[in-house]
Amino acid sequence: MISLHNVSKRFGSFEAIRSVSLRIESGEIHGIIGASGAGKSTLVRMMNLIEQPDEGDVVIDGETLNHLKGKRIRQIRQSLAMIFQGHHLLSNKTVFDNVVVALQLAKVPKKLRAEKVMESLRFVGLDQLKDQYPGQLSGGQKQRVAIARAIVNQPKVLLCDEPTSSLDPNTTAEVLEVIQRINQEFGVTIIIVSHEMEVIKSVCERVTVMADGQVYQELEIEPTGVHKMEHSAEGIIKRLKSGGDFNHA
Ligand SMILES: Nc1ncnc2c1ncn2[C@@H]1O[C@H](COP(=O)(O)OP(=O)(O)OP(=O)(O)O)[C@@H](O)[C@H]1O
Repeated sequence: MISLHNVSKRFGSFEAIRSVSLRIESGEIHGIIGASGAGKSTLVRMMNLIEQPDEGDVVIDGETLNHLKGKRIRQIRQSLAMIFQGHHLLSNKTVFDNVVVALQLAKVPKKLRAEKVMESLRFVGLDQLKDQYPGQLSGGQKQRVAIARAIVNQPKVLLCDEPTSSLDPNTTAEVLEVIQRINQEFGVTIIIVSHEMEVIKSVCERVTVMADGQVYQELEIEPTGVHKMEHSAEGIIKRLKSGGDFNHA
């Protein structure tokens, strides 16, 4: 379980996150939506301490991350994998070598690495392309390599920051299917940041709507529709139901 307690973050005098409290259950697929600049990326980057909060606590499975140091923080960080809009692959390395890097960084014994990499690549359907270079792959394939790299150390949580933003609708569906399978087969808690409601609605159970660095509301997504969890503004509900893009709404 991940919880944020009154977390704030400033960049200079600008308050990007203003006293946000949030709870994400283990095994959940949780969406974070909002317009550009709402603070979505900053919020997610505080969950694995890429960004340190100025105030408040980030608690994962009962441990307050921002109070931990040294080895323990490195261990916990390893259990929190992340993928981004850009796949961030190394262009001069093969698909296999891009994934094995994560195992090298985690100091996994050499003799175990090849099997783990191939298992991960098989999961995302790219084991046949292990010797290709990123430049030879499609956008969706590159993102799937990034996913294979993210899951190769068997994380407990996968943070996805706009994972499908630069992809076409078919490729988006393909990447979301892999993300959903990671949740279903391994019980990994998934957090997806997006400004596209269609993306969120297709995979998430709950969604946090961010506006101006604050939680605007929390909603539940069910087959019967989108339901507010707390007080809700009609405008937002309407926009969610019609499946909009928050950057162009
Ligand atoms: N390192 C930084 N230095 C200064 N300002 C920053 C920094 N990171 C983020 N910000 C500012 O904080 C605000 C929130 O940014 P953030 O990237 O979290 O928003 P977002 O909702 O993810 O937006 P987008 O969808 O455009 O990525 C923005 O106004 C942004 O300019």
